[in-house]
Amino acid sequence: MTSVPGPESIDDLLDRVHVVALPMRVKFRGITEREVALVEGPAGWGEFGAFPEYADDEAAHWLASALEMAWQGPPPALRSRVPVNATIPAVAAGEVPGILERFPGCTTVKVKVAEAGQELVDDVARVATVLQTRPGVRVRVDANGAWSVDEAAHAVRVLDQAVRAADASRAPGAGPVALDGPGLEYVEQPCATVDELVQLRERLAADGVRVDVAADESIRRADDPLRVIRAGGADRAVVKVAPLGGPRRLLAVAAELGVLVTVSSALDSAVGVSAGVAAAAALPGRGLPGHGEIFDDDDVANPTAGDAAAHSTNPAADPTVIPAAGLGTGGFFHEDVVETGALTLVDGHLPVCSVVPDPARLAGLRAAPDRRDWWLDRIRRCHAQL
Ligand SMILES: O=C(O)CCC(=O)C1=CC=C[C@@H](O)[C@@H]1C(=O)O
Ligand SMILES: [Mg+2]
Repeated sequence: MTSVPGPESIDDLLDRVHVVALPMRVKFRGITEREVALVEGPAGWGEFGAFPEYADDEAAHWLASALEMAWQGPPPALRSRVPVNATIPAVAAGEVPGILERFPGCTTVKVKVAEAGQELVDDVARVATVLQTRPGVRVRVDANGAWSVDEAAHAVRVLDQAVRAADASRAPGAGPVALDGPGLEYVEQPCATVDELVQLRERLAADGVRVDVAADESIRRADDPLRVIRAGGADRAVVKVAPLGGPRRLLAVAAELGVLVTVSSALDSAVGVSAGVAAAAALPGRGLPGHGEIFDDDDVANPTAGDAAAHSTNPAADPTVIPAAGLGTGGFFHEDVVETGALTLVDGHLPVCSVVPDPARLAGLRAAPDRRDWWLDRIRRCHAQL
């Protein structure tokens, strides 16, 4: 990594680190407070937020991503805002409308399913409530690898039918469930292993269930992020900046994958989210099946917020569609590191802009001294692996 711009020394890096703890409004991924280490570099801010249980060799990729953003800045943008999906944690159906309010204008909704201790009926209720609250939205579900092949084959069929049924019930006189209408957009990481995903895709095809399978953990936690697609385990890919080692690596992986990719996040602060937005903004568009998001000319030509001049927009670039990105989880925090409004969802989109944390918030959200020490030690160890 010697040719890549970065800190002069580990001490130089550690001097630039701010460790924050962001309290959450809603439990997500089993946590109610998210700690991340933010790094101020010459090109901007980077975020190192590898989940605490990740070993150093895996966490080192996340550090590489933080250093890339802080010392190189974002890659050139092709568009000035990116479409974002609403994210519904594995909450009771009654909580869904309140959570959706935090995602104004989002026309795609990702629903967490297969939560330990819950049943398929809970997932169906959550999905049905999404469609009652926002009729016509596109729905994708994320099982985080929790289902066996049998469970997934059954659950995907049932959830797909639930979406089609909600769709049919909206159209006056539509009659029976419209099998050709839009069902689930995709199921994200239904099973844990690549072999299971391959089997599931074969099973879905044999059963006539036309729902795409998207790989998440099989890409972000794999030694070879291309394997799952090459093996026939997924139709689509979910890609995250930090686990892949930065926005430029994400773009290279996405190009090699050759399938539709959804850029998603890792319960990031606004700094981490801005890296995801930068990657999504630099992603060449591909045609989307069904009712995908279409960019207006405006999206391409006119940066809308913040220091957009820092990003070179290219009006001649492909202005077509990308899948809605999983970058909207900022609303899960009571407070973030940037001023309110600095990176806010407008009409279902996030603006492409550089974010600079507010010093008062960095101070107010500062993690406890022992936690800061824990993160600094971890950065030291991970840096030694780069
Ligand atoms: O993709 C989204 O809509 C939001 C991000 C998201 O779902 C995730 C963020 C962090 C950890 C993961 O468990 C989870 C995911 O599995 O995609
Ligand atoms: Mg996922």
